[in-house]
Amino acid sequence: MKPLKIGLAGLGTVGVGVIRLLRENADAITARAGRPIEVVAITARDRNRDRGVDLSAMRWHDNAVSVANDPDIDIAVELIGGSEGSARDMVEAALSRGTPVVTANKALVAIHGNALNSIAIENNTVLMFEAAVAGGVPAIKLVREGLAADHLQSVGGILNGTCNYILTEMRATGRDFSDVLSEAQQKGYAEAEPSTDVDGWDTAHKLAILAGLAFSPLSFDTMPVHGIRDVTAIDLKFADELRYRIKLLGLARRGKNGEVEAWVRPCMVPASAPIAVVNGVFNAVTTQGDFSGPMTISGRGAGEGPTASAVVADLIDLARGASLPLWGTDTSPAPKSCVSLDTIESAFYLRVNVDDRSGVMAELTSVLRDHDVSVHFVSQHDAPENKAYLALVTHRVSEKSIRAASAALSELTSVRGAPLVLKIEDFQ
Ligand SMILES: NC(=O)C1=CN([C@@H]2O[C@H](COP(=O)(O)OP(=O)(O)OC[C@H]3O[C@@H](n4cnc5c(N)ncnc54)[C@H](OP(=O)(O)O)[C@@H]3O)[C@@H](O)[C@H]2O)C=CC1
Ligand SMILES: N[C@@H](CCO)C(=O)O
Repeated sequence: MKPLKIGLAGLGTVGVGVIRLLRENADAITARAGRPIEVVAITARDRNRDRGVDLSAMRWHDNAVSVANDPDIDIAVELIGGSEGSARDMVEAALSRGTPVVTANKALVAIHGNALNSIAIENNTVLMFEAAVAGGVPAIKLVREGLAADHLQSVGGILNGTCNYILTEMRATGRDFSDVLSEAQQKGYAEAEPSTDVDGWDTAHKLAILAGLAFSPLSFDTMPVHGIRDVTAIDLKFADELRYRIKLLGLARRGKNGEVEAWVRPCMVPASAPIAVVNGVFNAVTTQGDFSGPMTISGRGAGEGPTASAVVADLIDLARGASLPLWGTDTSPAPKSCVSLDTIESAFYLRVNVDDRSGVMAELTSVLRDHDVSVHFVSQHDAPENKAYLALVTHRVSEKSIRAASAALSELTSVRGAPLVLKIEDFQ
């Protein structure tokens, strides 16, 4: 059996994981792929670094484009990262030669997926990216293959393990965001530069890919993205009392006229929702289909083993002869803008820090009345120095109204700091 020959760029967490997995599970992989899969060419930044695996039988290249141009490889695997630079150059070079590409690079696929798909189609080849969304969870296969027959109404979920870990710890320990983030960084669970994760961009990349498959390619710059920095310990306490959990969600919905609503933000989800029990570093992907109904799958969204498992699954598919274009058509549809949040209606949670004295509630409710925000429920916790935390749950209102009301509340002398607005997402 002629082996399938792989050129691999990037020998970090995932790259080394791929080499280990191909070796440790070689017999099963050969049987499932119909032929052996062998890494024959490699590159990284530092040729001399000990990677903990034997690389002596592989050809070293000085850069990633040179791996892509190696005439002896059947598939190029890009595991460098980043939407520009060497990663993009390598993927474009390989696709332009008609060589299939497997990548775990969500930033690259989210931002340039449509253009890369065009290059792949022109050259009669494919771009595969199972590992780019939710690591070891087969999210791409779920949407592109398992649910291929259905019309999905929504797709998304908990797509960032770092944020889910931080929110889970905040709830379990009552500690604030910055405290839990510092500890996660010390333990190596969170990056030293945490912005991509905690400000929602990693989730946004993954959501753009899922929404592109389920609905239509999205113009990434038009997606509203908000991370978890403003969520405090008191919000998790209120959430528990209201029988909700706070999760960073990336969610995309099909509108009535084909428009796509897609956003990333912390939301209140009912404690009984399948996604509410997905804790720690775990990810979850949730869909709602006309025929398939609601579905949620969860698992490890990162790490050497889970991510390598998804990369090698793509290699096995290619060995078996898979050749599905990125968006399942033979053309690349033009990217669509996401609809403005102003047009969305929902119930909201509103937390306001106030002076605890008579008349304050009347001031607050008059602002809400003036913005046509109707209140369903109110709760209060005392805070030090004659202050109080107030949590209000609204009836369904437009997002435009609740944002305007929140801005007006922050102008009141009795209100301390900016109120927090969280969408209540009931997945309906
Ligand atoms: N880690 C995870 O759990 C997950 C990662 N991913 C994605 O997988 C990809 C790889 O991630 P990960 O393995 O964690 O990253 P690492 O930072 O661990 O590894 C990156 C590798 O790329 C090499 N590299 C960097 N720049 C270049 C360059 N210009 N040319 C050639 N090689 C270069 C590095 O070389 P050197 O080692 O010599 O410095 C290193 O080996 C990313 O796109 C990431 O988003 C997706 C899901 C989960
Ligand atoms: N940084 C990501 C893992 C890679 O996708 C996370 O925290 O989930």
